[in-house]
Amino acid sequence: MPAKQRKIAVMGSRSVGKSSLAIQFVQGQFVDSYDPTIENTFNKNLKYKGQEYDVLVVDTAGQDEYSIFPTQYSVDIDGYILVYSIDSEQSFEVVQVIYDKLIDLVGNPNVPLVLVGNKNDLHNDRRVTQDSGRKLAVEMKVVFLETSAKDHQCASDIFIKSLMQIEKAEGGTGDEKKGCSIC
Ligand SMILES: Nc1nc2c(ncn2[C@@H]2O[C@H](COP(=O)(O)OP(=O)(O)OP(=O)(O)O)[C@@H](O)[C@H]2O)c(=O)[nH]1
Repeated sequence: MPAKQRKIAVMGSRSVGKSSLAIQFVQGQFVDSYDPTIENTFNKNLKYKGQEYDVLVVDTAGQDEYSIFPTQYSVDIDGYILVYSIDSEQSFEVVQVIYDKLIDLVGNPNVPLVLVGNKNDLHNDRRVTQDSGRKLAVEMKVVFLETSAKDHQCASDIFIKSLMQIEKAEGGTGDEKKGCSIC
């Protein structure tokens, strides 16, 4: 079976950990320093459930509620990962704004999407409850995960979930695990 090419865009506010999640998934390391992204792409080949995937991760620039949705991310993307940080209410509001703009532009409310509450290792700084994340995911009808980019398995799970959402949208079986999981 040939490898399936998949393009996944990671979007969200500034500094929520988009690059850190992508780097943890692709390179298996956590980057402590902060270097704002303009746009980066990463390539990763992996095998899941007997299928080879050639994944292109598009790590996008941080947005705020007033940013115009970059139209290049409304075409030619198979799946989206929307990231907020559990220590920032503002980043949680921004994912909702990005979601609305995205659905508007893509014109498909069932676009493969995973909602991620990152930095869940920062217990004492939590500002967004797991319940709020879960509720938003139910409203959006998407998969929800809370994670930490410090954990390779957590970061990988996000991308696997995204691949499975894409499979499902294409008529495949997708993942048997639904709803929310906490890393
Ligand atoms: N404690 C903790 N820190 C994190 C986590 N993920 C990212 N960080 C830190 O948060 C800061 C920002 O991370 P980035 O990955 O650069 O964030 P980004 O969303 O790509 O930022 P922009 O490029 O500005 O959009 C860095 O100092 C990271 O080390 C996490 O899960 N836990």
